[in-house]
Amino acid sequence: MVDKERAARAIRELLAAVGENPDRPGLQETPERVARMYEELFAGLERDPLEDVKLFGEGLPDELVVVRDIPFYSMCEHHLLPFYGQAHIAYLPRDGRILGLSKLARIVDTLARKPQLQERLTTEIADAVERAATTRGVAVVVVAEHLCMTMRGIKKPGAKTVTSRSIGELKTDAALRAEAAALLKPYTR
Ligand SMILES: Nc1nc2c(ncn2[C@@H]2O[C@H](COP(=O)(O)OP(=O)(O)OP(=O)(O)O)[C@@H](O)[C@H]2O)c(=O)[nH]1
Ligand SMILES: [Zn+2]
Repeated sequence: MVDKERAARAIRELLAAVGENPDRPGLQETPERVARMYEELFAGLERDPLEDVKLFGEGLPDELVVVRDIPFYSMCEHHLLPFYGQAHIAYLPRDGRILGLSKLARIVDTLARKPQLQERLTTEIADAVERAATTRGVAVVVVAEHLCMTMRGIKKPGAKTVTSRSIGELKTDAALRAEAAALLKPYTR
């Protein structure tokens, strides 16, 4: 739970520290506003990524399911600047149990909304999908741009970071791994 009063006090202090006057008209409401914003951006800190997850036992064959181009916005934990892009998820159901498709995007949202690293986000998404569905395998690719690399520091706008995590049969079975890679590849540039 974000302590909004404490966050607002900190933002006020930060404004003073950078040489601003937190009492000038344009900034008077900023600390409370930013505190509310953090409550939204960090809502994933107190949410279970698997709440609401629904499984359907349709008795269908276990074939790969891919949900691609799931947009997300997260905050890099080193600079508290946004990194954002798309997550692509492939999973192989077990015993015909399939996940509600929107739940995959909900998992991404929850895990993105906290101070994060792209690599950890990628791994946490794969683990959550695996736990949600007890799948035979999961492969996740995340492609993102980090504002801490574009608007400051090394300043390389357009540089994209691609991270991946495979577990279960999508890691160990060469044929399945290749099939998942082929389905994900066109979308991960
Ligand atoms: N592996 C990884 N690194 C990240 C992520 N987000 C930001 N970083 C990096 O975290 C590093 C922090 O490096 P530091 O040297 O402590 O910070 P800095 O002096 O601001 O570094 P520069 O960005 O190079 O100016 C930088 O290289 C960032 O690019 C991420 O999601 N994953
Ligand atoms: Zn950063």
